[in-house]
Amino acid sequence: MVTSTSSYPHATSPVLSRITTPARILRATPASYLDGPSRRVSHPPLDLSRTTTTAATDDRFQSLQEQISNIETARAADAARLDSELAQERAKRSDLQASHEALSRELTAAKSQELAQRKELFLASDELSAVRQRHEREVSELQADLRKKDRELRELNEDLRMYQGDLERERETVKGLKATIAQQATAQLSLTAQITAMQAEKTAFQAEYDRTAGSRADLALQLERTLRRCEELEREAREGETVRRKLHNMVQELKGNIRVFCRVRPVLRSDIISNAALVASTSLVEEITDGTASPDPEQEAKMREEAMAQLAYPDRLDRKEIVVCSSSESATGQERKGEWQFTFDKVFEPHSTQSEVFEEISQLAQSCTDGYNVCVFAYGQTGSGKSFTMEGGQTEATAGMIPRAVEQVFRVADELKTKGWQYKMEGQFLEIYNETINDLLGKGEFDKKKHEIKHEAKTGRTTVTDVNVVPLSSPTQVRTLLQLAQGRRTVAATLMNERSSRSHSVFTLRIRGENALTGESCEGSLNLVDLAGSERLEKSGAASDKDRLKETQSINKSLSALGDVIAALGEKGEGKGDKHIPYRNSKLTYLLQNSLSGNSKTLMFLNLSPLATHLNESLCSLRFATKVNNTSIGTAKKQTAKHAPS
Ligand SMILES: Nc1ncnc2c1ncn2[C@@H]1O[C@H](COP(=O)(O)OP(=O)(O)OP(=O)(O)O)[C@@H](O)[C@H]1O
Repeated sequence: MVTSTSSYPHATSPVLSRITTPARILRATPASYLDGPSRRVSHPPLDLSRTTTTAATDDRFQSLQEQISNIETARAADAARLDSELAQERAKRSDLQASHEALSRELTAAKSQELAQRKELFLASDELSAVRQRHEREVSELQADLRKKDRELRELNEDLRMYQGDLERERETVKGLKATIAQQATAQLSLTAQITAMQAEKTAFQAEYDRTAGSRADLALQLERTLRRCEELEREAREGETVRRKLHNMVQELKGNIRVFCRVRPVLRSDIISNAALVASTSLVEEITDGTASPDPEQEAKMREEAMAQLAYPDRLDRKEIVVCSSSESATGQERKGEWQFTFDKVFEPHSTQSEVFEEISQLAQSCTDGYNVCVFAYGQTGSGKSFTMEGGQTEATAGMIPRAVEQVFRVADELKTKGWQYKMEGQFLEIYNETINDLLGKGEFDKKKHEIKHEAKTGRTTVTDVNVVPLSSPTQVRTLLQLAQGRRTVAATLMNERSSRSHSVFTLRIRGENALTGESCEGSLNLVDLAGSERLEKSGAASDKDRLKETQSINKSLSALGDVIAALGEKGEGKGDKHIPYRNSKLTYLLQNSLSGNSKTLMFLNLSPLATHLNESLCSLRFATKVNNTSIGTAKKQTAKHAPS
């Protein structure tokens, strides 16, 4: 191979260095020689001594020329030698190139051979790995097979052990059975003896039974007769119930007037405390209120006594009377005593429960399934227990008249299904606040719609425009609706009751029934009204508050309109001609027109506070209720129709 240094041998060759040395000399020498004469030409002074110097210089020049020709000769010899050396070098180089090419060819051949061998090697290694994989697969299959065989062997060993155990047990059992058979054989012998004795006994009993069979047939006959009598009595009882219902309705119809139930609520703990605040030491009251002290039972009984009005219930049998007593001091210091007796259809004492009260009105509530318009309203001053009576508390025991009446109507409607009656019920819940009707079952926060009351002369049905009338399917649904409505009621604080309701609420359940068997149909309604507090203006503490004043004035207006309507109905009932009934004087009376007129059954709850401080209000309420109770508004009429049975 020829390297780059060997391609240029002259650069470092001793031949070249020998050539360059005289050349250098040559370049230096003529230059210095030329420099010398030129300087001498421009500056030297022309004198005689100069002639000698020129001859010496010529000699020197000549010797130099000789030297140059010598050098030239040597140089030519060198050049010839160099040429031959160069030719040799070139020959060497071409040899080297030839051998390089031969080697390159050999290398290429060796490379392609190596490539071929590598390919063969790859193929061989692929084949080897395939063989190896096949071998591994076969080995693992053999191992799995071996494991399976091991497992089977273990299982077989297990089975063998189990069968050996079973065999042992069976042997034991057989041994036991053999012993039992031996015992049984002995027992069988004694049983056979017993059977023989019992058969003898049975023969004796059979003889006895044959003797009593005759009297048993007599007893069966008697039993059959008694059962028949029972059935007859049950039928009579059912018929009696129907007659009783009819008579009950007749009694109600004949009675004709608005019935009044008076209910006195119990004294509450809060009543005792607020009364004590008025009459007893304020420090004690404060301590009781903030929980730092509690009165002992004797003290509490005394405080209760002081808070209570003097109310008596002399009629223990029929529970129809209430007597109010009062004693006060006159201006002259003399004791002034007063006693007022009132009689109503029923008087409920403070301890009366919701279910006791409902028992008295349940028949009335039921009448609406027979096609009557029924109206129950609660009247009384704020805090006297109207809402408690009508709506009641959250528990089963404290549920008021509305949920109980609704439940009763649903129950009766369900029972009447067996007699072919199918009922559809719907409900609405309205509030009259400041002589405006609000839909308590409406959607938004507050009802902004204007509602109008309409009476259908033909059907006697009362409707209110733009209110939600909800189809009712279960008492639970009604309870949910009542809760929804309760949340929307307008509640404002007054001095009388911290959660005082300042509006009238009217819940209406309309029920339509059809009897596919008899072709009858009927339509009734149940109106349950919780009136706003009836207290007079100065008591409500409203006089100083403009809004409260307006509320109280509208409440009083509608309640006195109610009184006027009842009075007018009374006069009409006494046969005083075509007396005008001022239903339109208030929204309340106009809404209840069809439930107050002679076509309906009306009941008023007079709710009374038991407190001495409310005695004057209670007397006003009692007088109003007496007027109502003495009013005869005619006979209730059932709204029925007869159509062809489907
Ligand atoms: N029979 C009762 N048994 C127990 N608590 C009663 C009874 N009657 C009323 N209360 C209680 O007396 C308080 C006042 O009753 P309620 O709110 O029903 O009076 P109201 O006449 O409806 O008053 P308002 O006119 O403000 O609605 C309530 O705390 C209520 O729970």
